[in-house]
Amino acid sequence: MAGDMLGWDESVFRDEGVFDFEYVPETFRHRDEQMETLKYALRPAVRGSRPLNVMARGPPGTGKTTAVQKLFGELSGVSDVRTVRVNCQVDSTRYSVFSRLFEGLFEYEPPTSGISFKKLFGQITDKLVEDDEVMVVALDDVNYLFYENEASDTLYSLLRAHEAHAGAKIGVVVVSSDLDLDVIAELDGRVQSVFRPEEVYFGKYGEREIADILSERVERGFREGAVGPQVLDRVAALTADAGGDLRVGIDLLRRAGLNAEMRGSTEVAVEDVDDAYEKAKHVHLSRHLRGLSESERAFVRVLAEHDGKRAGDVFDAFHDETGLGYTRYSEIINKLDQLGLIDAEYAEVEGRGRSRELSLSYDAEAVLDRLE
Ligand SMILES: Nc1ncnc2c1ncn2[C@@H]1O[C@H](COP(=O)(O)OP(=O)(O)OP(=O)(O)O)[C@@H](O)[C@H]1O
Repeated sequence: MAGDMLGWDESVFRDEGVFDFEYVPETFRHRDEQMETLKYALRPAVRGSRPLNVMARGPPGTGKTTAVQKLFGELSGVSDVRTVRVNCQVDSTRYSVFSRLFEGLFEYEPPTSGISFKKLFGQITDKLVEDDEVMVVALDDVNYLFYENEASDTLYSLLRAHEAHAGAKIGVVVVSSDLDLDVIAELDGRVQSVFRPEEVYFGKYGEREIADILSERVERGFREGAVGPQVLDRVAALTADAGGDLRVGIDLLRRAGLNAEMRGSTEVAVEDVDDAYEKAKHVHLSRHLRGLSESERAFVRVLAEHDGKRAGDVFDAFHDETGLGYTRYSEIINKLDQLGLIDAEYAEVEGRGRSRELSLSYDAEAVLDRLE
C-alpha cells in the first residue's frame, strides 16, 4: 500500500469527539467582551447575593450556549452557587422548567405523581434558603417559551421568588437566537416592571474569526498535517457564506475528514470540503425553508424568478404576488439574510446612488424543488 494511504486502523482524526455539538471548547476566542459582561452580572452570586439578570441575544451558532456553559462551569467550582441550564426547546412550559430546576438542585426528578406548581416551587426555594445558596438559571432558547405563551409566567415566578419566599436568591440568564423576537416588548407589563436585564449581544463571526476558532478545533481533532491552511480557509469561507453559524463549519470539517478517509487519504483536500458542502448545504436549506411563513415562502419564490435583481424591482413582483407592503418586505429580506438564505448586497447604480441587489444563496432550482 502506498505510503500516504490509510491502513484499517488509521484515521485522519486524532479526536473526533471535538466535532460533537455538545463538546465545550477548551478556549473560547473572540468572546471576551461578552464574557466580561456576563461575569460582571453574575459576580454578586459568588458573594452570596442575588446576581443581576442578563439577556443574551444573537443569531444561531455564535457561542451563546457555550458562554453560559463556560461560566456555569466556573461558578460551580465556587461553593454556595448552584447553576442550572434549561433548554426551553425541550422544556417549554413553566412547570417543566421548574421540574428541571428541581432536578438540578436535588439531583433526582420531582415526583411524577404530579405535585402542584406551587409545591414544586416551594420545595426549590426552601432548599435554597436552607442551604443558603444562590441559584443562577439559564433559560436557553427562551424563544420557545414565547411560542408556547409561557414566558411571562415563568419569568415572573423566577424574578419574584425572593418576594414570595424570603431569602431565596435566584438570577436569570435569558438566551434568545430569534432576532425577530423583541423579548422585553413581548412580556406582560407585570414582568416588564421587574425585568431590567443587562444586555449582551453575540454578533455573527466574520470569516477571519471563524478560521481562527476552527483552527483550534483542527489542531485537537485532526492528526498533524491532515488539514492544511487552504482547507481551513475554504471551510471558513463557506461557513461565512452560509450565514456564519459555527456549527456549519464544525460539521464541514468532520464530513470532509470522513470523505478523505473514504478516499483512503491521510490528507483532507479542498475537494473533500466542497463535496461535503454540496451534500450538507441542502440539509440546511431544507431545514430553513421548513421554518418559513407563507409570505416568506412567497418572497423566496419571487426571488427565484428575479435572482440578482435590484430590491425595488423584486418588490414590485413581490407586491403583485402577495399585496404586501414595503415594511413587511424589508423585514423578510433582513430575516432571510440573517438566516443565510439570501444575499442582500449594496451596489452602486449609475446615476442613482446605492441600491440593494438581492440574490439567493442557493441554486434557484434547488430552492424551488424544496419549497413544494
Ligand atoms: N468562540 C468560539 N470558540 C470555539 N467554539 C465556538 C465558539 N463559538 C461557538 N463555538 C462552537 O460553535 C457551536 C455553536 O455554538 P453555541 O451552541 O454556543 O451557539 P449558540 O449561539 O448558542 O447557538 P443557538 O442560538 O443556535 O443555540 C458549538 O459547537 C460551540 O462549541
